[in-house]
Amino acid sequence: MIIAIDGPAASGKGTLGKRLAHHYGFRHLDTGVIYRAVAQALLESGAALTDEAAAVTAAMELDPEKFGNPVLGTQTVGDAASVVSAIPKVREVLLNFQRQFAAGPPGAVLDGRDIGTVICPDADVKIFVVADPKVRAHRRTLEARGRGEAADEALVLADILKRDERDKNRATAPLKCAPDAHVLDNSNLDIEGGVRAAIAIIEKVRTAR
Ligand SMILES: Nc1ncnc2c1ncn2[C@@H]1O[C@H](COP(=O)(O)OP(=O)(O)O)[C@@H](O)[C@H]1O
Ligand SMILES: Nc1ccn([C@@H]2O[C@H](COP(=O)(O)OP(=O)(O)O)[C@@H](O)[C@H]2O)c(=O)n1
Repeated sequence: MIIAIDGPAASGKGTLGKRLAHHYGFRHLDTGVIYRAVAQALLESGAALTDEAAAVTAAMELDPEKFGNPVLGTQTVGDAASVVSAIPKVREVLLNFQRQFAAGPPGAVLDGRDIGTVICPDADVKIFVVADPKVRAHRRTLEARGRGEAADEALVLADILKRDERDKNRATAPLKCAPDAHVLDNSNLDIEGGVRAAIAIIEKVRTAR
C-alpha cells in the first residue's frame, strides 16, 4: 500500500507521514529532505542555486546518510531547496529513488509536493494537507524557537508564502492537489486530531475497495 501526502510548506505533512507510517508499520520518506540535501550541497560548495550542472551532480551524488543533518531543517535551506527543486533535470534524477522507495514492502508513506501527481500517481490513498498560512507560520516559528533559533513570525510567514508561490507556479511538477486526493485541513486540529482524521480517510478508502 502507498499513501501519498502532499501540501504547502509547514502544513504538517512530515509529522503526519511519520505518524501514519508508525500506525500502519510502513516505511516513511519525507521527500522535502532530498531537495534540501541537494540545496545544502550547493550552498556548501559555493555553486549558484540555479547552476543546473552543479545541481544535477549534487542530486546524483546524494547521500541518504546525510538526511539527518539538522541544518537541513532551517529556513535558509528550505528556501534554497525551492529554487533547486524547480530545475526539471534535478527532479528527473531524483524520480527513481523515490519510486523505488515507494515500491518496496510492506507499504510506504511519502510526503512532498508532487507525490500524488508525479511520483506515485497510482497511490492507494492521496491526502492533500492544508492549513491557514498564519497557523503554519506560527507552528514553524515555535519549531524554530524550540531549536534555539531566533525566528520572527512575520518573516516566517513571508517565507512560507513566497515558497508556496514558487512551488505552485513552476513548470515541472508544481505543487497541486491531485483530482483524486482527499483534502485535510488541520488548521483547527492538533497533531492527534490530524492523525485521526487521516486514518479515517484511509480506512474509508480501504473499505470501499
Ligand atoms: N495538526 C498540527 N497541529 C499542531 N502542530 C502541528 C500539526 N501538524 C504539524 N504540526 C507542527 O507544525 C510544524 C510543521 O510540521 P511539519 O510536519 O514539519 O510540516 P511539513 O512537513 O508540511 O513542512 C512542526 O513543528 C509540527 O510539530
Ligand atoms: N516532493 C517535493 C518535496 C519538496 N520539494 C521542494 O523542497 C522544498 C522544501 O520542502 P519541504 O517539504 O522540506 O518543506 P516544508 O514543507 O517542510 O517547509 C519545497 O519548498 C519544494 O520546493 C519539491 O519540490 N518536491
